[in-house]
Amino acid sequence: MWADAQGALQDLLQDEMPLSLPSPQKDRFQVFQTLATFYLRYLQIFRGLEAVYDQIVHPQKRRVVRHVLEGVMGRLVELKNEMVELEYSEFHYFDDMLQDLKMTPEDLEVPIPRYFVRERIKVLKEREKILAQILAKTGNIEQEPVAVHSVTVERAVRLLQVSERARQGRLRACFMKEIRDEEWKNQRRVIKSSLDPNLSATLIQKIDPQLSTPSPAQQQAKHVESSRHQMQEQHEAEYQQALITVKESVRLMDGPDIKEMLQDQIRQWFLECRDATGKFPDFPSSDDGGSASIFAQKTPEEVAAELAAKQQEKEKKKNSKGKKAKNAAKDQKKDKKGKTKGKGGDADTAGEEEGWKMSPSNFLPTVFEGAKIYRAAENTLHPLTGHSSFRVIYNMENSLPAQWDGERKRTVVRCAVGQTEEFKVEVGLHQGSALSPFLFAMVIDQLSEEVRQESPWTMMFADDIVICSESREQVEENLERWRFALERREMKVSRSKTEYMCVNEREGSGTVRLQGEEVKKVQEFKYLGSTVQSNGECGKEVKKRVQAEVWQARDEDLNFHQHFDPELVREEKRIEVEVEVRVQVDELMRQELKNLKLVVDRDKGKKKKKGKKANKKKKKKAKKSGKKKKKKKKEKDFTADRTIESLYEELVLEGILIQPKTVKLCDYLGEYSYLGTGLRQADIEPMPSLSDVRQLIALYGVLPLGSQFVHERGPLIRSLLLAGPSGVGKRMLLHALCTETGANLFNLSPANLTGKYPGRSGLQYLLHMVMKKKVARQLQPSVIWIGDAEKTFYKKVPKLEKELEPKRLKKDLAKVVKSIKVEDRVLLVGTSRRPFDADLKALCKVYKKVILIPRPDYASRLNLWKELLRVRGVQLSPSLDLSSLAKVTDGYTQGHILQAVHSVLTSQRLARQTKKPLTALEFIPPLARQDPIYKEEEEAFKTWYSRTPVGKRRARAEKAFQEAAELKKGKKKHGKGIKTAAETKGKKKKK
Ligand SMILES: Nc1ncnc2c1ncn2[C@@H]1O[C@H](COP(=O)(O)OP(=O)(O)OP(=O)(O)O)[C@@H](O)[C@H]1O
Repeated sequence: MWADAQGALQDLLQDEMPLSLPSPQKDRFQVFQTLATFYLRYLQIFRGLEAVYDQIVHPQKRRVVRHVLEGVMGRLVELKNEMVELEYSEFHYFDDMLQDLKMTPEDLEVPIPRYFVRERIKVLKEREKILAQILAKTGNIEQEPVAVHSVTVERAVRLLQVSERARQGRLRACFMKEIRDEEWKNQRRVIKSSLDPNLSATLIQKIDPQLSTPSPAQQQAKHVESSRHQMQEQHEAEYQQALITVKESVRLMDGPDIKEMLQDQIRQWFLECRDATGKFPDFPSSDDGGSASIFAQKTPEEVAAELAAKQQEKEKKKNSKGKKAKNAAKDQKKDKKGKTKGKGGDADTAGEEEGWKMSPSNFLPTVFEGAKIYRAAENTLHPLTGHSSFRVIYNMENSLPAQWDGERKRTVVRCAVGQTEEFKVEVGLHQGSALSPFLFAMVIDQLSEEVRQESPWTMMFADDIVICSESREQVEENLERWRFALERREMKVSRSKTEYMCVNEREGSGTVRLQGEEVKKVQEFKYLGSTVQSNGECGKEVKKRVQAEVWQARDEDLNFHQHFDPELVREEKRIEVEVEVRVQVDELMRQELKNLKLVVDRDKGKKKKKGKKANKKKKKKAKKSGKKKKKKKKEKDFTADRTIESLYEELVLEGILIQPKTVKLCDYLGEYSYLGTGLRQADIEPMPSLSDVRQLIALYGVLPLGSQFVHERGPLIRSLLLAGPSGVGKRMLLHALCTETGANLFNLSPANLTGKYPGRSGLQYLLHMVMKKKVARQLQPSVIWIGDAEKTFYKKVPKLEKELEPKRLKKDLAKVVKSIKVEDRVLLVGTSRRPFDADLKALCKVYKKVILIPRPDYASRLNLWKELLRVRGVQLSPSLDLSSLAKVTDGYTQGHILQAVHSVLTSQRLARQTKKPLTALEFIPPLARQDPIYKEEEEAFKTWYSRTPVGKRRARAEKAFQEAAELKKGKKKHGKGIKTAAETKGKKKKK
């Protein structure tokens, strides 16, 4: 699955990042097709990787998968955003494309990574427990906020009478039930006293089969799943432990060698620079990366050239500072002009050339890197051996030693060999090959006597570097010679259990074969699929690459249980240690350079003054920024002396922080609409389906709230407004959002705030507690819910509600939303049944994204009926005509249907269904007692939505397209404007 997903990703990346820059697209339909295809392909990859991440137990592999997974998630959100910007609509329809890609509507579902909750399960459970404890202490059981409606006195009296009669009825029913239970017990007592096996069997058979436990297969699957998760945890713990111990051991064993090597390298650089330029170089400051930055540069001349260039630049900057201010002012003016020109409603004219271009992505680099980490060269597995026994990084400053001049060339060969001695290494060498002595010595050293005896000594495969061999005798002979040679040259061979590092100036000539091809002189060569330029990079880059590109074709014969790979940990830790050591070495070498300069160049170091100046500047800057900070810090911290726990408790007690109901997003039933594209082609804006709504919640809510990475880099969504008639599941979606991400739920609905935290200061205090720095942020992710969102922005507050102060939050809400930063996984969710009662401008200022939730269509209703009845244990039979039920409930919402189901399916009715099957007719009376959504209300929603900023933009764009189309018709065939999607499609159809 991993390989498949990565393969698909690889293909997709090739299309996403073509070698040549694509020219701007002019056909909107084409653009949408491209985006949608990418979106769908990413979606499939996402699904695959999510499953892989759940299944794999290898801790390092999991990290690689997670990396790509997050990148893919982010890219998905990004692409959705692109489509929204292009089409001016939150909803997109892919039905025609699904066919082309051989996908089903189910494939459109946005998967929700299980790790969002699973990896935080302990914290969440703990929090749940605390919440329950706090509530238990006060006996404050979670209360649904009561919607306040005004009623007449007569109606109120009637309501009271009805509920009183209902109470009496319930009591009576209880009483009757007790009597019946008693009778039943008596009967059983009689049966028990005469235990007849036949009777017992009949009794057992009578038990409702639907109450049976999960099937053995299901139980087994559950068991496997839980043991897998256990293993994941265990391996992760081992890995975490290894990160500490291995680093310690690397520091102890290799630290001194690394130090020496670095010192040698740097010293060499001093000398080279002096040879080339006549004086010692300046040591790069630690801000510039210290000595690590040296080795990115190539020759001393280049260093000098670069330094000179820098100097020049500095001078230029100084000169141009004065001019800059003027230029900036000019630029601004230009920008403004440009903007006003482009305001014709066409967002596609970004850049000089007309047309659409993909906006730069924040996630593609991550995805790309992830794909690279996974991928390895096709030839990593050697065709002869079928496995790669060990890896070699081979690095030269200039070239591989075809013609080796023997001077100032440095070879760093590192060879990591498998831990155990059971590995098969087929060793061989080519006389005179520069690699051989190193590798040979290492390999031989590593092999046990036994293996040595058995080894065929014919060839050596070091990943894709193949060195040809000779006879065994020759190998033995050469080995002795090289051993001697190594000793004689006082070669440094630092070794630990599994790694070797040889550093030496050496000479040699020979043939190196890369992937079977004879290469005489190699300037660059392929290493594990990527080109390594032999320019002396021996720092992070190369090592990273080794760690990186090792997954695709890894030989894991010896790792059946999928424990972590210590080799990779070593690689990683070695780099860390090297960085640490480098800091120390730099200090030493700085001193050494100073001394050298003193002695050789007689330089007394004029730099000090510069340093002082720089310091002064820094101090000044610090002072300035300090002042600024102080100014900003004026805001009061109302709760400085309180702990998060106590704030949490207070919020729970006040009913602000509530326990979300456990519902999953997939429980929000709703079918896909197959007509979307067709309707749009006919210029009719289709009503979105419930499945579209579900996807939007996943994309806008769940993914960014669940993943910090996606939230930080993706399009920032701070607030969502779910608008729709009563009962379409707005609150359900809200709870699902919290369940899927393990988010805290804060209820700041006007009804819930009534009488709490009175006055302006009270409100400030509350918002401070919830938002500014406090609970919602520190215990993120968090969802801040504002039910009846329209009330905050009432155009006119109804008389009866005046006391409830529904507009209390109005002033602060915009500030609250603004204060949500990219790093805060906090989302403001408003739900509204009557958004048209609000001042549209103010409402849309706070809620930037509006999701209009429609009433369910036929397919969704049919599905809803089926599921609701099935879950409650109804035996579906032909007498229960669900199709008719779905048909007649057109206009009813899920809430209505649920209500009807509740009132019909009493426990008695369910018990009697075997004798008297349920019929569709029984559901009609409770439905008839409820008011469906009338056309006027639906129209009101539509009209309201068309007045929101997105709606307006869409209308404007459509008008522009129509005008353009008409113009084109007028100009006949020669027009070159942007085609509408409908137009192009229409043409295609005609063809
Ligand atoms: N798509 C759905 N699938 C299954 N159940 C649903 C669906 N939509 C709503 N429900 C159920 O219908 C009931 C009403 O939904 P909910 O309270 O979320 O609606 P609402 O839009 O918030 O209503 P209101 O505006 O009146 O508060 C809930 O019990 C919910 O579980």
